[in-house]
Amino acid sequence: MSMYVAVDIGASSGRLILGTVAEGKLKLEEVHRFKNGFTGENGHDCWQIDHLVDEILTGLEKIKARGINRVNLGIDTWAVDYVLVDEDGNKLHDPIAYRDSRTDSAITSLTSTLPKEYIYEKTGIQFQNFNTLYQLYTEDKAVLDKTDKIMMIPDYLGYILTGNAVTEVTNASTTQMLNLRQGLFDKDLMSEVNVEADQFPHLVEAGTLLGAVRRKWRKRYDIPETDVITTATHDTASAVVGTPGFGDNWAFLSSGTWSLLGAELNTPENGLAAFRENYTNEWGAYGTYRFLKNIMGLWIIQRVKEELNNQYSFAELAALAEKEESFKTFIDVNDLRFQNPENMIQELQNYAKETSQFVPKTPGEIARAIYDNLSLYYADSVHKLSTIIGHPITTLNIVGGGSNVALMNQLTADLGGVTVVAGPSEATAIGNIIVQMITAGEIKNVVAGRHLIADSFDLKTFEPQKDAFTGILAKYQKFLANAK
Ligand SMILES: Nc1ncnc2c1ncn2[C@@H]1O[C@H](COP(=O)(O)OP(=O)(O)OP(=O)(O)O)[C@@H](O)[C@H]1O
Ligand SMILES: C[C@H](O)[C@H](O)[C@@H](O)C(=O)CO
Ligand SMILES: [Mg+2]
Repeated sequence: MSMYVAVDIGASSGRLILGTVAEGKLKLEEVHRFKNGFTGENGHDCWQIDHLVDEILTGLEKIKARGINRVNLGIDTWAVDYVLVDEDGNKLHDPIAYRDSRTDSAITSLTSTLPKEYIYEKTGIQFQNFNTLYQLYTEDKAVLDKTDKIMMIPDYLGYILTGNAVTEVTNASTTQMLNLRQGLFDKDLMSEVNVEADQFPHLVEAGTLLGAVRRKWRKRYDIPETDVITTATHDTASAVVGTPGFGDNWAFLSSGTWSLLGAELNTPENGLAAFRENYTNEWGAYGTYRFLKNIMGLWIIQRVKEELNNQYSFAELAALAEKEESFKTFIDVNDLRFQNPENMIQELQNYAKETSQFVPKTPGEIARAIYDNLSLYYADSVHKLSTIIGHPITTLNIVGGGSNVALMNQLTADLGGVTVVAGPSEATAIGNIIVQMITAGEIKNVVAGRHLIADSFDLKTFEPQKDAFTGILAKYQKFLANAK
């Protein structure tokens, strides 16, 4: 019986989860959890990448301490960010975080010479100012000259552990530099940002064997024999694999720091409607496409929780929100002002004042405003998604930490008129493990993996309550249209 370790590192937290199949069910155990986050370094927001390597090895030590001497391991993280590696294989500096202000005006500048339509036709990827394309566009040319390899975060972590460098396609697609038709890095976009073809390691599909963790680490840390498999290294790609959706009329909502709402397609959809609504075609595992929209997500409540000095847990904030009246304030949660403001509570209150609405003040009122408007945005996005892909969506599978918020699950079901199936909250780690199990030949494919997930975890269903909040979504859609 093989043991699988998912290293799942999100923007807010990381974890090592041990998975194995027993009595026909996937059994998970979180063996190590650690905080993640960026810190100021040389005038930029940077990730502490060496700390992440140490946390992975510390987690493996805990596994060894349980008497487990051999594991498979897959690493998934957030998207778009990268490490610049010199000819000696050493990082030039800590990776700069995607919320750093250096790319605030990069899209405007780059697309003044390269039209957005041209880029979207090639890549089908959404315009987010932090995409790798725009980060590289802002890089100092002298720094790029010293760069031998550009490694995406999970690929870099795999490289440090095994010595082998690859670029896994699900995360590579988030760069907005992969050409949909060629299946390769697009030469025109590469030259636009002064990057040469061989500066990215070769592309591999999710599920590719990367190699064994190097002896040097086994001498410094008491860890099991570990074979690293390049899983679906973009955390959202792993989350989609780990989402127990079936048939043709389901959509996913990976609800964590970001809310990623979309559908799994077999061919990309990069037409005019998708372009206008800024939907993206991130590559999925096994030749699929994750046609989705980035929604600001629980980042907003994460910042509010910190600004309240963490005196409330997320569960307590959700409970406080339950007690409040609904829909007292409309907010365009995807407004860029919420991407990384100095003070999120202040930003939310200023927004309410500027739009002549009720100003939420208490923790419960603020949390309610956030959950109400995320739910409204989800409902609107489900309708837009269904229109663009041309078929109805009857079920929305909500996974990730946000699936614990019953208030949002019910509001989204009511407002969207869809059945919400909530869970598993650790879908990302589960999907990471499913890909490893497919590579190891322990399960046949993703569909078999999703049936195993449905049989193994407690999923909660939220049916839309008839006539609940009639007209509210239409009012919100009008508010959004006027807010643009
Ligand atoms: N019991 C709970 N009640 C309310 N909210 C919760 C609960 N548990 C988790 N959350 C929400 O889930 C979020 C974390 O989700 P998740 O663990 O999927 O994110 P992550 O993996 O750490 O980060 P990323 O989204 O970058 O991958 C928290 O910020 C919080 O808002
Ligand atoms: C920038 C984000 O990481 C990315 O858009 C999102 O897909 C993600 O990775 C959420 O964890
Ligand atoms: Mg996550």
